[in-house]
Amino acid sequence: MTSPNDSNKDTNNEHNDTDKQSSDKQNSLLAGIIERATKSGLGRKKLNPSAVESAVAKNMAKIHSNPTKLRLAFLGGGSFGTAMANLAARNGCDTTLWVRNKRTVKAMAKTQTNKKYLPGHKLDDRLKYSHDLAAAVKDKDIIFIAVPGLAFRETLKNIAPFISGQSIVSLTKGMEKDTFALMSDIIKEELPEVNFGVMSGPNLAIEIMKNMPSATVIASESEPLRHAVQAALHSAFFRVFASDDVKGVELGGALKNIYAIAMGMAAAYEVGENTKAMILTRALAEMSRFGVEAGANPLTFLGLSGVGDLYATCNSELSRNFRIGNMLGRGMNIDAAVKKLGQTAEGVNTIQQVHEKATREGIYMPITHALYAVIYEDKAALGVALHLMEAGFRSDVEFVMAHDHSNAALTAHMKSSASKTADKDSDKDK
Ligand SMILES: NC(=O)C1=CN([C@@H]2O[C@H](COP(=O)(O)OP(=O)(O)OC[C@H]3O[C@@H](n4cnc5c(N)ncnc54)[C@H](O)[C@@H]3O)[C@@H](O)[C@H]2O)C=CC1
Ligand SMILES: O=C(CO)COP(=O)(O)O
Repeated sequence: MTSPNDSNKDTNNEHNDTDKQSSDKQNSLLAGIIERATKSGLGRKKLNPSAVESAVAKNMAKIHSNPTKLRLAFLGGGSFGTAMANLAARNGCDTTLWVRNKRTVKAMAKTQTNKKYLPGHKLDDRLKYSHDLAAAVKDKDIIFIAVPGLAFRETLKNIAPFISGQSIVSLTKGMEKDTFALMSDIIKEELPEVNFGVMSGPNLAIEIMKNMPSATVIASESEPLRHAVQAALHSAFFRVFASDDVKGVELGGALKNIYAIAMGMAAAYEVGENTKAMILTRALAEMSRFGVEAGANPLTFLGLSGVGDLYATCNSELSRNFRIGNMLGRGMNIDAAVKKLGQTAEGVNTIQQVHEKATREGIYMPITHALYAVIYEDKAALGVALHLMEAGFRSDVEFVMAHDHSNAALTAHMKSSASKTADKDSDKDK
C-alpha cells in the first residue's frame, strides 16, 4: 500500500531525478563550451580549463541540488517571454507561460516548441502553458510581463482582480503610446500596492535559446525581489546583475531601440566603422542626457542595460529594430517595413514619443529628431545626416565638461579667427 507520504516521496524522487538530469545536461553543455573555447585558443595559457569547469560545475550543482521553489508566471508567448520562461523552468522553478491564444497554447504544450517565434528550439519539459489568465497568475510569487508596450496597461488591468501579494517584473522595453509612460509608471498607476521591478539588458532571445552566454539586469527598489529574480533565472549561461535604478535600467532598454533603427539604416548606407562608433557613442550621450532629465543616474547607462544593449542591438540583424532601420535605409516606408517584420519593434513608437517629449521639454536629442524627420516627415536621409554633422561645437561627455549651450562665445571666436586669417591671406597676396 502506498501512503500519501510515499507518493510525495516518489514525486520528490522524480523531481530530484529530473533536476539531476537537467543539472547533468547543463554541466555537459558547459564542458562542451569550455572544450571548444580551449581548442580555439580562448582558454589561454594561465587559465586551467578543467579548474574553471569544475568550479563552475560545482556552483551550478549547488544551485540545482536545491532548486528554488519559486512559483512564476510569464505573460506573453512571443520570443522573449518564451525564452525567459524556459530559463526559469530549466532552473527548477514552477513556471507557467501564459499565451492569449488557446490554439497556440495547445500546440506549444504538444510540441514543446514556440513554432512561430522560436522555431526549432525545444522547450524544457517542465514548462507549463496556459491561456487562462486567472489560473496562470493566482498563487504565484512573481509575474513577469513580456507583452509589447502597447498592450502592457491592458494586461495589468486584466490581472488586477487576481493580485494578492505577487510581485511584478516588466520585461517590456517600450513606452506607452501618447502618455510617454514607462512600464514601471504604468505598474505604479494600475497596481500601486504591488512590489515591482524591471529587467533589461543585451538579451537577444534566440541567442539565449542557443545557450550563448548572456547577462541582464534586474532593477528594483526591493532587495528580496532582486534576489528572487537572480535565483530564478541565473544559470551557467545567463547571469543576472542587480540595480536599484529602475528608471535608468528601463530607459536604457527603451531608448536603445531608437538607435538600433538608426544603425540599421546606417548599415544600409554602408557607412564606415568610425561612423558607426560615432553614432553609437552619441546615442549613448543622448540616452544618458534624456535619462538624467527623467531622474535616472547617468552611470547606469554604462552598464548592461545601456552600453550593453546598445551594442547588441545596434550591430545585429537579430534585432528587429535594426532590421526595421535596414529596410527603411533600403527605401521601404515605415508601414511596409513593420508589416514585413511581423514582430514587435518597440522603437517605431518610441521614436515618436521621445521626439515629442524632447521637443516639448527642450531636451537636446539630435539623432532622435533626425530619425523622426526621415521616417515621419519624409526628409531625405543624406541631407538630415549632413545637417547633423554641422551641428555646433559640443562637449564630448557633458557630465565631465558641461556644454556651452549657446556656443555664442565660441562661434564669435571662430568667426573672428576666420576673418583674421582671411585678412592675413589677402595681405600676403598684395
Ligand atoms: N525578443 C527579444 O529578443 C527581446 C524582447 N524584449 C522585449 O519584450 C517585449 C515583448 O517582445 P517579444 O517577445 O520579442 O515580442 P514578439 O513580437 O516576439 O511577441 C509578442 C507577443 O505578445 C503577444 N501579445 C501582443 N499583444 C498582446 C495582448 N494585448 N495581450 C497579450 N499578449 C499580446 C503576441 O501574441 C506575441 O505572442 C518587447 O517589449 C521587447 O522589446 C526584451 C528583450 C529581448
Ligand atoms: O532588446 C532586445 C535585445 O536586448 C531585442 O531587440 P529587438 O526588439 O530590436 O529585437
